Amino acid sequence: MTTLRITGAETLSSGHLALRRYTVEQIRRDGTRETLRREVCVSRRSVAVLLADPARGTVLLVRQPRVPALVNGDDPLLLEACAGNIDDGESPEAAARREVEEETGHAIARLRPLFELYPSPGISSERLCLFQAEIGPRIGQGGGMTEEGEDIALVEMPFDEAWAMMERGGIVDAKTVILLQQARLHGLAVG
Ligand SMILES: Nc1nc2c(ncn2[C@@H]2O[C@H](COP(=O)(O)OP(=O)(O)O[C@H]3O[C@H](CO)[C@@H](O)[C@H](O)[C@@H]3O)[C@@H](O)[C@H]2O)c(=O)[nH]1
Ligand SMILES: [Mg+2]
Repeated sequence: MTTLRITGAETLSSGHLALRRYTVEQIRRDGTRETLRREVCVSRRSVAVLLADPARGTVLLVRQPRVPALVNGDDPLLLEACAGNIDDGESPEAAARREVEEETGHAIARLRPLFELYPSPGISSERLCLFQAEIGPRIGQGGGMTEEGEDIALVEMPFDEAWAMMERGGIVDAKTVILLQQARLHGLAVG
């Protein structure tokens, strides 16, 4: 079996994101040793939440501008499930409730943890905790943190419409596609 051991690290950039270059000793399956250098975007854990209203058969998504899509020459306004980074000392469940309130203005009535994923394991250490939630009462304004430049619009639509949009390529955010597929398999209601 291949084994890896980190033997060194240097920080290349440490702004909003940290980019580090690691030196890694690899022992290959055939027993030979080699030294690798790998740049890694060192990320916090994060959460993503599919918010649904099972009685109405709808999902509540957020539409927000994403600069990486713009860099590719794509439409930067992506339709996504609510998501964000977990703060230091915060539980994934608390982060899910905080992000949903910040971005949509809603409380969560019921929350179900699904599973964790590495969304981009070749380049980022981010671990993403996925949740499905039933939407609760409106308790705030939503729209994201204005001081962080967030400008988030809420989009509620029937689940079937979101599904059809995804199949046409109109929902291109990976975590959102995975969450819609889970909801298709197991339904919109939470436990
Ligand atoms: N990328 C980036 N974002 C920045 C920067 N400076 C400020 N921000 C802002 O920091 C905020 C972070 O908001 P969150 O809600 O915590 O995260 P997110 O941007 O929604 O990202 C979530 O989804 C991503 C994948 O879709 C995840 O990769 C990410 O970890 C997180 O889960 C965003 O408004 C973003 O615009 C910067 O230099 N780079
Ligand atoms: Mg967010």
